[in-house]
Amino acid sequence: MAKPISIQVWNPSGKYRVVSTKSMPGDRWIRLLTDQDCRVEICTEEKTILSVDDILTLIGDRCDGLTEDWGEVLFSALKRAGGTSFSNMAVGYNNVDVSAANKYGVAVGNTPGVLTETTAELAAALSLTAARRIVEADQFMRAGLYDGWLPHLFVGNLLKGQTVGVIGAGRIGSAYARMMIEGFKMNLIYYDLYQATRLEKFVTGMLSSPFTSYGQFLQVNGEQPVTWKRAATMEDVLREADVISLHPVLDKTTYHLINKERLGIMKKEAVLVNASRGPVIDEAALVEHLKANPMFRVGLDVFEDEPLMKPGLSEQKNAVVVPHIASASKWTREGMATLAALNVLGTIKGYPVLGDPNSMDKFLDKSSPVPAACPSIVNAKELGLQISNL
Ligand SMILES: NC(=O)C1=CN([C@@H]2O[C@H](COP(=O)(O)OP(=O)(O)OC[C@H]3O[C@@H](n4cnc5c(N)ncnc54)[C@H](O)[C@@H]3O)[C@@H](O)[C@H]2O)C=CC1
Ligand SMILES: O=C(O)C(=O)CO
Repeated sequence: MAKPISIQVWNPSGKYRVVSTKSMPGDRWIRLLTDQDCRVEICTEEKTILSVDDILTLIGDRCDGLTEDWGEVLFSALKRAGGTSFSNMAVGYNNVDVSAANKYGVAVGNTPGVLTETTAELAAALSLTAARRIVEADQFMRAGLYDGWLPHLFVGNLLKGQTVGVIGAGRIGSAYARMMIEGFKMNLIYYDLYQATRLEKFVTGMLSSPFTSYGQFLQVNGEQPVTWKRAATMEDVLREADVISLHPVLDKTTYHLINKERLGIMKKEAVLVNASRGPVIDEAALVEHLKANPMFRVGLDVFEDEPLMKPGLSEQKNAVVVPHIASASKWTREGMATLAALNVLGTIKGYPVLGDPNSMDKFLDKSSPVPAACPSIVNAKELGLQISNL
């Protein structure tokens, strides 16, 4: 007999049953569902990660849509319960076996765009925190060890005029690059499978122009213009950059992208930031590199065996570590909840899927009616769902 799971229920008599494995910030997402005749069940269990059995219990024998870690067992159970819709409250969906969802005809939603700046800001914060040894200095003060200014006390890295490297110059990687260029007048080198044309134009204006849009601004103000470079190989970024931030998706091409060999070609005093997914870095190799190179620093928001860190990482003073909070701003998390709910609602209602995952604003604007569409369904094409050109 399955152990009962504690839940909070909204609109108990709703026609459609929607289950959320986590309480999510804000209440707009709940109202959007209950206003459309949904019964909303929110899991209120204390533990952070639910077991498969917990989720099977939550699904029960009739369910229309929900959010968590997903494959054959859960999608088949969701399907048996009459479910047609699932949404990640995240833009990354490496935790979802989309082929299993396709097999059972379940739409897989995600939440792109709403978290771009929030995540990029955290990556920029980790860059600065690591470069200037802020956590070490804070702990030093709190330990009562400060007894006056010293020339060598917590000396770190200057960012201005240095080179920022981005691996994965998509939405978040490009937003991060712009922040580091604008904020610290850094020169950019990036590596991606695709050309980041918009990012390049931000730095240098029209590609044929000898001046740069931002660089031109600097130049007319008597400052050194910033530059960009698209690296032919990832190694070029690792070799040339002083600060490197990782923003690729996690898939088989990016698993352990940063390994012992690639750590070895980075500058001895470089800063490496990861706010993408933990397995993009071989974390055991990183721990050894941090031990052997005390001037090399990292800022990590994600970890290979999350929620655990590899042995030795937490002892490293040249590592700044935070618990997967890159998208944790109030506005963003409420927006992610709204998009996840609208993905589920839209599928239940048979709405078309928005064709452009970079235009989520129309779903987030509280002053205008919510479009009758699904914000982002990653397997829309495979399921033959109608695409909307809203
Ligand atoms: N720590 C956190 O809380 C958050 C983490 N993320 C992670 O960040 C990732 C990126 O999010 P977005 O920027 O919105 O996605 P995006 O799809 O806009 O950008 C990903 C970029 O990675 C590039 N890429 C893919 N394979 C590559 C490879 N082998 N080498 C180099 N580049 C490669 C793609 O071409 C694309 O430009 C998400 O998939 C997610 O895993 C996103 C939000 C919050
Ligand atoms: O959006 C994502 O991919 C996350 O990791 C959660 O913010």
